Amino acid sequence: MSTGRGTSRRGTGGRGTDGRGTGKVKLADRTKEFARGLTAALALTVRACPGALAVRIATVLIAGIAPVAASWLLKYVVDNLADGGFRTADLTWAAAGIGLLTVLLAASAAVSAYADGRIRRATSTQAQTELLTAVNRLSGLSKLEQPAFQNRVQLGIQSAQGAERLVGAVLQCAQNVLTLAGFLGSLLLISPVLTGILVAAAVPALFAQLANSRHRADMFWRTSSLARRQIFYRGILTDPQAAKEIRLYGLGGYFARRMRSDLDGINRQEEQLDRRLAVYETGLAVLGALVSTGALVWAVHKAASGALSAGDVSLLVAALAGMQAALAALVGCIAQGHQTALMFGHYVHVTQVRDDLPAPAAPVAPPPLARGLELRDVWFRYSEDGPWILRGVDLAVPHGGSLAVVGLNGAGKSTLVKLVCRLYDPQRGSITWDGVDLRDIPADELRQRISVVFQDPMEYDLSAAENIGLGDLDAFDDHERIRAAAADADVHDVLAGLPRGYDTMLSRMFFPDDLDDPDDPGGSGVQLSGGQWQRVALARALMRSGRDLMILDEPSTGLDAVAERHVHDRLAELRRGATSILVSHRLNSVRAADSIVVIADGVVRESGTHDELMAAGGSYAELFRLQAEGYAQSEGYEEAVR
Ligand SMILES: Nc1ncnc2c1ncn2[C@@H]1O[C@H](COP(=O)(O)OP(=O)(O)OP(=O)(O)O)[C@@H](O)[C@H]1O
Repeated sequence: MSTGRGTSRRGTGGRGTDGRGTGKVKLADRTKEFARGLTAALALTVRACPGALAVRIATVLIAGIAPVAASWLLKYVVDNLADGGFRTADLTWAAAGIGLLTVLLAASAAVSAYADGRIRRATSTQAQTELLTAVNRLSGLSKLEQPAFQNRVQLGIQSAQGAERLVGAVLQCAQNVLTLAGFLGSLLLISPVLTGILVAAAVPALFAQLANSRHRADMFWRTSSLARRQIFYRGILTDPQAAKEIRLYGLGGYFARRMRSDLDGINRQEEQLDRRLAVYETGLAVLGALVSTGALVWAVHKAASGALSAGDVSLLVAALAGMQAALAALVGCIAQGHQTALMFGHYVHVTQVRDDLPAPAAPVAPPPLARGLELRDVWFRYSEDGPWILRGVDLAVPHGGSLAVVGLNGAGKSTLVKLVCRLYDPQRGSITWDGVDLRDIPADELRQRISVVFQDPMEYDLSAAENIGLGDLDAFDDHERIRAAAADADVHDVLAGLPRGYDTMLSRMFFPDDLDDPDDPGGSGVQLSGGQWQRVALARALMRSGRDLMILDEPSTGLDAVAERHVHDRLAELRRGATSILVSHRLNSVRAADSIVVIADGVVRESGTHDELMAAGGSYAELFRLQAEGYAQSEGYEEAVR
């Protein structure tokens, strides 16, 4: 589904600015963050696929214990062969035991790969569903408009897909701990000192890897704005909607260069980190090799003097190799788990984000509008450091009355509409619905009572019927109502005439779900014109025409003169007796409203009926005169042409 014109125009915003670069977070907070991420990922896996997790735990036990058991059986075989006083049957059983363990190991590897696949699919689906559900639970827009929150969502989506990596890392750790404990126990029997040296040599590796994983998590956070922005550039470079401007203005190379520059920025930071990692890892690998070589030389020396048996040496060699491998894997998976858990913190943050509109302490279900809507001394700005857009707006829409809102570009008309829909709460003053403050009404219940056409409606990559049916999900399959709404919006003939009628996809991006043959020319969908899209959006809103309040924010933008006339007449009919707010720059279409307000400098500058405002000779009268003059000139031109 496309994000429609709104998103493609708006872009993705700038750098994260919540001042919470993870590099500055204290160790205690980081540990908490790590524990929170880990617990959330494990809980998610238990919710998503408990069966596969149980299978995976069983394979961990097998893979953790089998190598140690096999090396003890090997020691038994080697010692007996060296002594000479053995029973062939015993050695045969021991060898068969080693074989059985090998088979078990191989089988558990295959089963564990299968279980990992199931865990990956289930956790990824579950995590993405939970994350997007959480984002959708935000009833307002302010959180979604914060770049830092967008960064979080982006990293949350990435880390949601990696929940399985975290669980995998934990399981790998458990497996390696088991193997390591077994080999350490074996080595302790041979030489406690040697065991101590081997463990001590692993400690720097562990700390270095933990530091690296922390740096990597920090780096992802630092580069998240760049990462999001390059996705935006990629989007507009491939979006057919953006293609015309991109080509006409020759912007392709410019945006490609900006994308390249963002990618270079990310790569530089990754490169820096990788370089440091390479230096650490080389040093640590050399240290590990030196310790193993020293241990081997020591063991050979001891065996030559008779202090160790041949079986001891074989056990020591197996233990050294097994320990080295288990230690390296353990350190690696701790580091990966650490980094993934830190990243998973973003997912946890988003899924636990609090609603940006405070829930009412004592919610009131909005009654059917009987008295009207009232704004009293409403002040609003989009952010704490932003300018006031509304500075004390007072107005009223009585039940059954129509209010028209006019004003220059940027005056705050659409802002007012968004406040009435409770997409934001005003910072000061109140908006009341039959005397009940909107803050006391659950946003979703309020919106059930409102029908609205926004200035920048969505264009869904769905069929025509679906694009309209979305206006009222309860009537999604009610073809009669969909057609009636389309007729009211003057778009029925256009939609009925499409290759598959109302089932035609209004998109050139996707095929319809029921299409058997993708080569079917009728299945490829169509792209409507701007004015036709506007009418589809209007039809979507008209699916809710029985609601208590109808809001139309520039409903006729892009309509041709015939459609505009038709739509306005029909809307006027529908608005008759219904409570409505109409925002329009076409002053001719607002003159019939019961009341007209002019918004300027954040307040209601003028209000009254058309005749009253014209008689007052203020800015409304001036604007009306300017528009009328424009038409008069056109008429004069037409006459001249005639
Ligand atoms: N989401 C937002 N975040 C920050 N500022 C915003 C946001 N939306 C609008 N604004 C700002 O609020 C002011 C009023 O915008 P609004 O869209 O309400 O004006 P309008 O009267 O509807 O204008 P127009 O006639 O051009 O549609 C503008 O200065 C705009 O930049």
